[in-house]
Amino acid sequence: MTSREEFEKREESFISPYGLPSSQSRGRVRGEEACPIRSDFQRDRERIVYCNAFRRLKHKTQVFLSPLGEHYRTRLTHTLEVAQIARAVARAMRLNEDLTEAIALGHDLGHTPFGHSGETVLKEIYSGNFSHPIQSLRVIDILEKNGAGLNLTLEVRDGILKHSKGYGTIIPESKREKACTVEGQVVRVADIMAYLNHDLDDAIRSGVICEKQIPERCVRVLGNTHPDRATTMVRDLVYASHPENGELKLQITDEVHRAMDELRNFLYHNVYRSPQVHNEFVKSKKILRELYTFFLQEENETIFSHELAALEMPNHNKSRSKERSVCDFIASITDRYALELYERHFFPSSLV
Ligand SMILES: Nc1nc2c(ncn2[C@H]2C[C@H](O)[C@@H](COP(=O)(O)OP(=O)(O)OP(=O)(O)O)O2)c(=O)[nH]1
Repeated sequence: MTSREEFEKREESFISPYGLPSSQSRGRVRGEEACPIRSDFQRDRERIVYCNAFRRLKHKTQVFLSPLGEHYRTRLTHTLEVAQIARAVARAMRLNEDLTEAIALGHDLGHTPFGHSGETVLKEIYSGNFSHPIQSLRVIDILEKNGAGLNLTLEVRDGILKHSKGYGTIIPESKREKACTVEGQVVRVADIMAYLNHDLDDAIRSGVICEKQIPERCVRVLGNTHPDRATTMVRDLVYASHPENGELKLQITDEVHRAMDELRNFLYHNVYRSPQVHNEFVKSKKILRELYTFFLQEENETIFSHELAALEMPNHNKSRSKERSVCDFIASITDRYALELYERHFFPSSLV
């Protein structure tokens, strides 16, 4: 018996009936020989951590543009905080921690530079559909490894695709919106728990809001500090979730749900749409629009091919239009790379 098979046996005896042991994965799109040491979900987690798009998250904005200060979250630290919360929940509920962690680490791989402004630009300018969860899937299926993709398991791909809720329900009812594993559903909730907490923290740090402005209900129900709030949310999810009709139904109590909704509303109105955050986003949208148009132009084809090669990304071909390729490229670059490209191609004299 291999060491992986021994591990899988242990997992089967340990994981709750609602979790997914690695041995029951539906597998990969392209079949592969099993590893003698690691389970499929452990391999997926490692493929994500070693991929180029994961490393680029360190220079992508979450909410506050990264050059502003040393301690603001980036997409990478947001991802790590989501993974931390999701793993804690998975452990407490005896779910598959490796699967949960792989989904959490991969969920934002498709995020654009400059936070939501990048996504807004691509939604406006690209003639197809753009959304970051679908882009995360493109990264792992197509764009990584120069077009070969990472060939991840179906459950990890599904969890990544279904993580996003925007302004929608925290815990969805419809099957269409729900991840097919409880582990995937946990990541969706851990994501909002992470960002409500860290965006509040960063917003206070930046001076965009002060503690006194936090709605009274949020302080009373969730707590007064970052660790208190995180603990309340995680504990509430773990204890309120329960089996129903043979499935584990994730749940948050009404009181905590209302407080989380109120906190999200508060952040949207007082932070994400504040002039300080919004004005920076207006500038970054202009940069991305101009880069998009520049790379689409026929006369810049050679430059574009070089840029794709530098990023180890596939070029356009019969099945992928030039526009699709430019959209993938703009979505992939980091904030600082976008600024550098802009300077290089629009203000070359300033570099001399
Ligand atoms: N500046 C700014 N930030 C936003 C806006 N909408 C959302 N955010 C920030 C708040 C959170 O840090 C993060 C959450 O993004 P979404 O609302 O798209 O949620 P989603 O469930 O897709 O989470 P994800 O971005 O994938 O972690 O993005 C916006 O309109 N402006």
